[in-house]
Amino acid sequence: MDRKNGPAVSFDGIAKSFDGGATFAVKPLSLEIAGGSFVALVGESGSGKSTLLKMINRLVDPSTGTVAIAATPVDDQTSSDLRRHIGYVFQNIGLFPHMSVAENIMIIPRLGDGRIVNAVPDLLELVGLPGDVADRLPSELSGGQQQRVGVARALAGEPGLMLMDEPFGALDPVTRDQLGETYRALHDRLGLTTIMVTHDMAEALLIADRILVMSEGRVAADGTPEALLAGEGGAEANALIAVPKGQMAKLRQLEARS
Ligand SMILES: Nc1ncnc2c1ncn2[C@@H]1O[C@H](COP(=O)(O)OP(=O)(O)OP(=O)(O)O)[C@@H](O)[C@H]1O
Repeated sequence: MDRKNGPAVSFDGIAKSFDGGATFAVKPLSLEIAGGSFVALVGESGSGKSTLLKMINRLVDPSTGTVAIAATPVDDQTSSDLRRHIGYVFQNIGLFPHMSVAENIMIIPRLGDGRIVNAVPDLLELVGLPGDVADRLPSELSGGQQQRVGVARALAGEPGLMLMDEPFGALDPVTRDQLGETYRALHDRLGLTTIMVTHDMAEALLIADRILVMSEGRVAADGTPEALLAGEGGAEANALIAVPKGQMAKLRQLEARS
């Protein structure tokens, strides 16, 4: 698969209310995401992370404002055309249970020109799966392997932009860590733009170039992992970072005692 130059994504005055304007899941915001960057959206449950993400691939229509990908507004094209160029991975990816792994991966490009048929082995290799899983059913794979197939399926349409909503949230910590590392390497190798929602600040700090901390529908902090770790993100960011920092300090104490 060729290296892409992932597109920039811009939000211009974007906001979303699900109740006719009484409350806002996402309050008006404007920001630019650079092409090729890896951005994590972090924040408490209900802070608006998924809503913001879903306004990019039009799973949610904004109440006001515009989202543009590579300077083209997303509502200039049909949602199916738009989604063909965007990879989307979410928790418990939902593979089709009666189809083999290869068929599950091929389902997306079948919308297009079918070129991908030959690429199944390449896609499996990219996501760190052995070629012999191609003929298995999803039920014959572990949860981590199924999520890897989900990533392969999302990459099958050769997108420049990947949207990920808690992609590794349901996995055990070791698998989660491994898959995060595999995916970050893929992001770099393919030159993707990735926007990933996660609850886990430690995961965001380790994987992303830039972290947007969301709180009550606003972006409360916006910075690099280094800047947020240095305490430059303000109260909301510091509260989220205090959790992994506190755990690390306790582990160090335990280690020193043993
Ligand atoms: N389809 C919907 N209809 C009505 N309200 C919604 C809908 N989707 C989200 N909301 C509300 O919008 C707010 C933000 O939800 P959102 O899913 O974006 O938060 P989140 O930060 O992704 O949360 P979580 O981490 O729990 O997934 C919440 O109050 C939620 O109840």
